[in-house]
Amino acid sequence: MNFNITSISNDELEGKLKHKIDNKTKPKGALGTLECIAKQIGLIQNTLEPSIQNPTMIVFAGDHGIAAKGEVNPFPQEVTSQMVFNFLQGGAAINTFCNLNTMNLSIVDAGVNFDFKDVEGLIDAKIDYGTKNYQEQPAMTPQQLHAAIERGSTIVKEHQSNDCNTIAFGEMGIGNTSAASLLMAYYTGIPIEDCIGAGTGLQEAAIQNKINILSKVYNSYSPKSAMEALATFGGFEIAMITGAILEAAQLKMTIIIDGFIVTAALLAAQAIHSKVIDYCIFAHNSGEQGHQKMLRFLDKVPLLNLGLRLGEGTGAAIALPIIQSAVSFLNQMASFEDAAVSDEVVKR
Ligand SMILES: Cc1cc2ncn([C@H]3O[C@H](COP(=O)(O)O)[C@@H](O)[C@H]3O)c2cc1C
Ligand SMILES: O=C(O)c1cccnc1
Repeated sequence: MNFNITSISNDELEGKLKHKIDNKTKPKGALGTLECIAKQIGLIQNTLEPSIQNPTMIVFAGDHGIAAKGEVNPFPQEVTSQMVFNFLQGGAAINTFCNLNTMNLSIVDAGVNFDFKDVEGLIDAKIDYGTKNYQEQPAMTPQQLHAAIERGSTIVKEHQSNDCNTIAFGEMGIGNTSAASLLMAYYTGIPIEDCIGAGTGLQEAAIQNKINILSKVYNSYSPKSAMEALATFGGFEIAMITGAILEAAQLKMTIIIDGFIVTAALLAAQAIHSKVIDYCIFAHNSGEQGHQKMLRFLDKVPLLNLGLRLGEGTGAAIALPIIQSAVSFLNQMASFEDAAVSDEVVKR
């Protein structure tokens, strides 16, 4: 479980990237955030000519013990397995955006409460048929947590060995905004009640009930480590994404971070290995209220603010063309010398 993740910081290369960007035929800084992304990806890939190869979205699905009772989630637990079939049939939002942006899409059973047998196209990484209900006991055992991290890591390694250097993660798991809120409170220190939101559409009174239930859960545990917190609150899909993020950073891949749930997995990864953040680009600001606070905690500004509150990796898939735009201007745009354009600023 040892990941070797190095900082991307490199003053010499950063200076050269800045020089290359500043010499493009445009006023200095005129490509705004694209310039920051171009520099970041150059540093990640340790080159002045980065590329985006086989961009891939991996959606991890898993069920949550607490969701069987329907107290914190408006939709029933069965929707998780039903949505897995929808992903496999190409009918979900994430299918549409991946098709549109030519992003490979893999669907993983991390721990859904359904026996898929050998259904075609689904990667079987099942840890169990859903986590335990943390109202009664920790969501998973330490062994299950290790297995989840290991499987997330292995799946990323396979994609990287197939020439993928840019990766994003999505999730499906009814009840997983509750797990993400509990993890957020632990890793950020923000009071639990400020980490909880509407999820898939709870109304005011139901949100208050979710706050009461999850505050009681949060106060009944005192995890001693980042790993113990992840095992306590789960879920399998979140832990697998944590392993996947750690592996992707170790392999120096560019990681596009989606919404509230994926950022909770990143908070766990960052608590395990702080340098992981260097490899991340933040796609969007989710409509789930806690997400803004997570981004503020991480001191990151996301690319988009579209009010998406879906998950599945949708925000990350939508952000891909922006990231590709950054790499394409760095590689293809002419410099002042190439195009014989004067770069002198007229002084009046
Ligand atoms: C039809 C449907 C499709 C979804 N796709 C993603 N989610 C999102 O909603 C769930 C989390 O919200 P909560 O904690 O309130 O259950 C996750 O599965 C998440 O991916 C969906 C939810 C539904 C109902
Ligand atoms: O931002 C997310 O990831 C999100 C928000 C609400 C419901 N499901 C996911």
